[in-house]
Amino acid sequence: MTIHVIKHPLIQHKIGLMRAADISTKDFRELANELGNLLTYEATQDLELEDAEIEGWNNSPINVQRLKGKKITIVPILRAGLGMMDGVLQLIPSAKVSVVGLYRDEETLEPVPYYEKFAGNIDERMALVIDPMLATGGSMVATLDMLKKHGCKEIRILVLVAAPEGVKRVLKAHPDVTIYAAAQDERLNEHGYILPGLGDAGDKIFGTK
Ligand SMILES: O=P(O)(O)OC[C@H]1O[C@H](OP(=O)(O)OP(=O)(O)O)[C@H](O)[C@@H]1O
Ligand SMILES: O=c1cc[nH]c(=O)[nH]1
Ligand SMILES: [Mg+2]
Repeated sequence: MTIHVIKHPLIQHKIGLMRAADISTKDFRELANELGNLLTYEATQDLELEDAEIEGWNNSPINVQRLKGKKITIVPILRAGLGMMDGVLQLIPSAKVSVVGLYRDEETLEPVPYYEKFAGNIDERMALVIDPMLATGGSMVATLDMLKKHGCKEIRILVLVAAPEGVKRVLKAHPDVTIYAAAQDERLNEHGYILPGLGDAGDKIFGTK
């Protein structure tokens, strides 16, 4: 479908903070989760509601609205996707989690799969795929291929920073998905890193460099 770059001031402020060269692991982690939370709020704006009657505080029935049983699975792409997961789960605490393990080969930039474990009845669930970085798009396309192979029909993608090259590749391979991003940056460098970008998000979240 399309990409929505969310211009909300809190989102723009927080993604700006994440770009600082000297950001600590603690701050990077906290901001990744906060942005995961805010992007979830945006990406779930159109979830269906239903009317319900409950007993109110003074023992009389009142009419309320509640989510219409939409089943959701959150799909973090290992490792870096885990860095957004707590923020997403704060808003959708009963969501099932499906995990996809992929790393990008540094030479070819192609995704190398090493793990997958999907929630039950995934064909009945809306998938929210989370990964801070959408660079060449290889990891995301591989994840969407896996989800669709398991019958998943409705997929939304939450990323912190997207490169135009990756957005184009994902929407070409999977035109039915919607991408929600805090930023769409300028381009990829010769090593497949996003410019200006965030650097290596996995390393920053896990403190491995
Ligand atoms: O769009 P692509 O070109 O595929 O690149 C994006 C992928 O690269 C990063 O993961 P990485 O492979 O570094 O693994 P990690 O999360 O374990 O650090 C990032 O978190 C994405 O999953
Ligand atoms: O810019 C990039 C590209 C891929 N993976 C990252 O962590 N950062
Ligand atoms: Mg990854």
